[in-house]
Amino acid sequence: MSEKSSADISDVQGREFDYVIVGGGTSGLCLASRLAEDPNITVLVLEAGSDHLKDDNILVPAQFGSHFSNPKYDWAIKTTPQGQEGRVYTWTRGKALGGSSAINFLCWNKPPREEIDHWEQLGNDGWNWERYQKSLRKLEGYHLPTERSIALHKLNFDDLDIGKDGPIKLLHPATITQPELKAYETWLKLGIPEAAAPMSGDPKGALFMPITVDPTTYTRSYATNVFFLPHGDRNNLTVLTSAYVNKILTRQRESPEEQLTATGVEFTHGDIVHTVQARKEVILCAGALKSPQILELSGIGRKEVLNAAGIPVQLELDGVGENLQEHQFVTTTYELAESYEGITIDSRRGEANHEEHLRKLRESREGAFTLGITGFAFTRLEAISSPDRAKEILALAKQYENNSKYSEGLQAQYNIQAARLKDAAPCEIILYPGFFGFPNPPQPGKKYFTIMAALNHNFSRGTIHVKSSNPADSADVDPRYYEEDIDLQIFVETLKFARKVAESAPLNEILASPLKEVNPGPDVKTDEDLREYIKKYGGTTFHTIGTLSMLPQDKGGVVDKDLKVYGTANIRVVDLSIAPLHIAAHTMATAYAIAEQAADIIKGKSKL
Ligand SMILES: Cc1cc2nc3c(=O)[nH]c(=O)nc-3n(C[C@H](O)[C@H](O)[C@H](O)COP(=O)(O)OP(=O)(O)OC[C@H]3O[C@@H](n4cnc5c(N)ncnc54)[C@H](O)[C@@H]3O)c2cc1C
Repeated sequence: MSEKSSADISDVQGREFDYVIVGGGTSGLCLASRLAEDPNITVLVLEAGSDHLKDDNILVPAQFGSHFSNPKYDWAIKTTPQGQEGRVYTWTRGKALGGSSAINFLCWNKPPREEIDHWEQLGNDGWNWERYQKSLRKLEGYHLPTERSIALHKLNFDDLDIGKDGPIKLLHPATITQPELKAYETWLKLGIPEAAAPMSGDPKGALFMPITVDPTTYTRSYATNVFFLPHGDRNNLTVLTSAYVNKILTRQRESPEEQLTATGVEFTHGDIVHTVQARKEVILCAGALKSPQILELSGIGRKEVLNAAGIPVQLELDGVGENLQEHQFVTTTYELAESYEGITIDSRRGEANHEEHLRKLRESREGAFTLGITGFAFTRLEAISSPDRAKEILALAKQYENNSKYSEGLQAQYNIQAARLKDAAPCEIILYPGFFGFPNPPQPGKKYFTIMAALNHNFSRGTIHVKSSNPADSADVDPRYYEEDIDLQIFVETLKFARKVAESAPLNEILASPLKEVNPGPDVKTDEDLREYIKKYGGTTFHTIGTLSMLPQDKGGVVDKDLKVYGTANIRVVDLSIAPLHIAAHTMATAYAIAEQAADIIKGKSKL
């Protein structure tokens, strides 16, 4: 079967398609491919990035961070200055066909069952774990490790409850290093249990996560090569890259009661502005940072935001760009013992090493490109913190329950968050078999191991809003990091636990002795020091959600349970913007799950 290729502007300009999808990323391509299964409908995807087909910078795994701030792959979005320090964060997000799935860290992670059920509880009938799991089962194509890998790691993933026949290829990294295996053992010794059902609703505890890599080629399995390339036979699916959508075109309403109808979109391609018509719907899949911007540029949003930006109001909708929720991480880095003879991710640095490890990857599935980020522990606060501190923080969380300070919509979310803090896993530890840390750099000739601390259930809420009517201008992205101090307090406890893991056996046996902590470093001692370290060197885990939340409209919602924008006849949002409350999981699998469920809704097959 022939491979699909991207379209030419002449295939698109002035034409009409049934569905116009804005953004050919993780959810966009998944949705497009599902809709185009019906040969009687036509689907157009407009993607701002390039197609990057057969690009080794995308296909070869374990190139973590290599795309950061490279404009060919990364939107590198700047936040507004945060906190008293005024720090501006750069948020990497994928700008390419395949979106963030083209440059992400490949980890396949699903949330706890109850956290998806909370979406339903917030007023979204049908958005529950059962439905979520059904969507992902269809997509998962897990391959058992090879005998060599099982012998090497003495791990057996035979009983992992995960889909085996789907198109997204998943496996465990061919190489898991000794420090990772020892850190895992250390977690168990420190009382973190093994996750009971990591891929089927209970990932709390320690686990080795699969990665999105194809076992036959050992290359990245991502939205482009799963949902686009294989469909050369589908003439009804058109994908135009380097096409930046400026706004949705709408028909003038006769009265405020009339629903707003999209007629198409305006986009820029090669410096020329074009339009294309949508017969049925316009669907935003531009991600949680760009979809709200496009709605506002189209005149849909808060009146005061649109007025200030000089954009004529088409439809007032207060929730647009609100309820922004993020995940953050911060790292600790340690020198490995001189006796450690194995590889780390850093073994491939330098041109000659890069080539050598590429050769090993291709010839024998060995070397630094077969490593991954695979060791994770999702933990309860009480499991990692001192009893007194945990008690204080849990008491603090109580203040978020039924507090007249908050709007009804936020209160509904906070009630869930406050109640789940005791048993949920807001704290996450991630293993990175190499150097990843700030501000102190690695020394030549040394090998390193990194333990990251991550924060998943933030109480702080941010916003994203346009500043002007010019689509080329960046929006104001304000996550309001640590506005709710409880976030920082939980983060500090998680970071302290990451340090404790490094100090404990058997991991400490493979780290330099005495322990050499490069970052944060021995000068960072007290809780106050750790708070400052986090504020200075913590960063985004790239998981923004909530900016066009699926909630009842009177609770700040922008889309209903069918992902239709309130007050519109035919505009939907299908990406992580719609997730109303954050989850203790990395978000790629969830972006695919949203697209799968949306496809069923649009095709009228939404019943379980
Ligand atoms: C560096 C990095 C590492 C990550 N690692 C992991 C991981 O290991 N595991 C995990 O589970 N998650 C990970 N994530 C998160 C995960 O990949 C994303 O949350 C998910 O892919 C987002 O899917 P999406 O469909 O919402 O958006 P995206 O996949 O980002 O798609 C949005 C698309 O819209 C396009 N677009 C934006 N604006 C316009 C416009 N105006 N016109 C046309 N097109 C537009 C973008 O170019 C992009 O292609 C990572 C993310 C990053 C950035």
